Amino acid sequence: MNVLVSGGAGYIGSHTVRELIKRNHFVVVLDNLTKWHRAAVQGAELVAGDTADRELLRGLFRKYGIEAVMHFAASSLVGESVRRPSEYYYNNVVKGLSLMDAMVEAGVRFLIFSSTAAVYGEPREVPITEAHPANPTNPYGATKLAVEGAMRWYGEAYGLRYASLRYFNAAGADPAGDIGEDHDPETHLIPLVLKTALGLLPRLEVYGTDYPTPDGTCIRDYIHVSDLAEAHVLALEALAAGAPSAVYNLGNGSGYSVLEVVRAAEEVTGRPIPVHYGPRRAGDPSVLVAGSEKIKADLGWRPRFTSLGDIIGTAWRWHLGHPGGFEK
Ligand SMILES: NC(=O)c1ccc[n+]([C@@H]2O[C@H](COP(=O)([O-])OP(=O)(O)OC[C@H]3O[C@@H](n4cnc5c(N)ncnc54)[C@H](O)[C@@H]3O)[C@@H](O)[C@H]2O)c1
Ligand SMILES: O=c1ccn([C@@H]2O[C@H](COP(=O)(O)OP(=O)(O)O[C@H]3O[C@H](CO)[C@H](O)[C@H](O)[C@H]3O)[C@@H](O)[C@H]2O)c(=O)[nH]1
Repeated sequence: MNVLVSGGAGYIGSHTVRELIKRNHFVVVLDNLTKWHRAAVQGAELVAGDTADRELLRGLFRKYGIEAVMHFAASSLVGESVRRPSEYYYNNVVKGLSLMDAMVEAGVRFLIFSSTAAVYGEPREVPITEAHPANPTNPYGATKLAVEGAMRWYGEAYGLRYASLRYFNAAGADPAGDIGEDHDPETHLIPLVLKTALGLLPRLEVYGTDYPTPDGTCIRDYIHVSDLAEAHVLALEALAAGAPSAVYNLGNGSGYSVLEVVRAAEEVTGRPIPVHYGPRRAGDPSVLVAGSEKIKADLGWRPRFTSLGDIIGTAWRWHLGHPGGFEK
């Protein structure tokens, strides 16, 4: 298929572009200048532009005969969203709707959307299945849930067909070691832990030690970015083959605390990782662990990287080879 990937120069988008190309899809990446890395995109057309640019989208849809959109472009930091909700509603909701309107106008029917575990908020039970009520504890999760709601009604009214993929914590890097996670500023746990192992940071700040978990630190479900990428391609191919619109969780089904991640990274790297215990970060739920049985049953998705050590190992390979990230 001819696929437009918004945010395809970012972390998860670039890994998914690689997977799409492996499966012989034609890819156009649309990414604005906020966080992108040109070097992360290989084998695809790369267009610098914003998802809100209707004229640009109209032209790209026509020029490349686009049949589907994978929409990664978003603002996606929990803590930042609490401080700057306006930016999150604007980039994620307003621009998301604008992109969907452009799709409807051009007759592009298939949308794969990057949703998040943050739509659930503080869980009532774990593992969290898709049937769990959505009650976000931060603006980031609320904006993703708002787009999910819109997709549903666009489906009813305009025939849009979609898969909304609620990822838990994306981690790791392509095993080849040439693309990986490079955010500026970096806020995600595993890259920060590994930067500490490299000596680029003096210590890891642990956000909160008084959560209702066995060691008091937050528990998350880490899923390898290449497994996420594969799920996107499966979801797209299923939609194109006639599958109904769906919402899927994507995680490994195992939770690890912040301190367990630190210990696993010490084992992988063979280096000490000093920590400092700090206060909680606003908006963080205590435990997020996925039940991903639905996507396994419907699409036959199986994660290849199920061990935290293996996931961290691929990230370590990327960080060792690119301590400064992508060439700027
Ligand atoms: N990283 C995670 O653990 C995680 C978990 C759940 C969901 N998600 C979602 O997955 C998606 C990708 O996350 P990521 O970690 O790869 O993020 P990222 O910041 O690495 O990539 C996002 C890309 O989108 C681009 N972008 C942002 N707004 C844009 C706009 N309006 N127009 C064009 N380009 C724009 C940025 O330049 C960047 O290259 C996001 O939607 C995020 O909310 C991420
Ligand atoms: O320096 C740090 C960084 C993180 N953490 C902790 O480590 C855990 C993981 O934090 P990340 O920032 O790596 O990831 P989040 O769980 O906040 O969020 C990620 O996963 C979410 C879904 O679970 C969202 O989708 C979001 O896009 C994505 O950034 C959290 O408990 C956080 O408090 C620390 O203790 N110290």
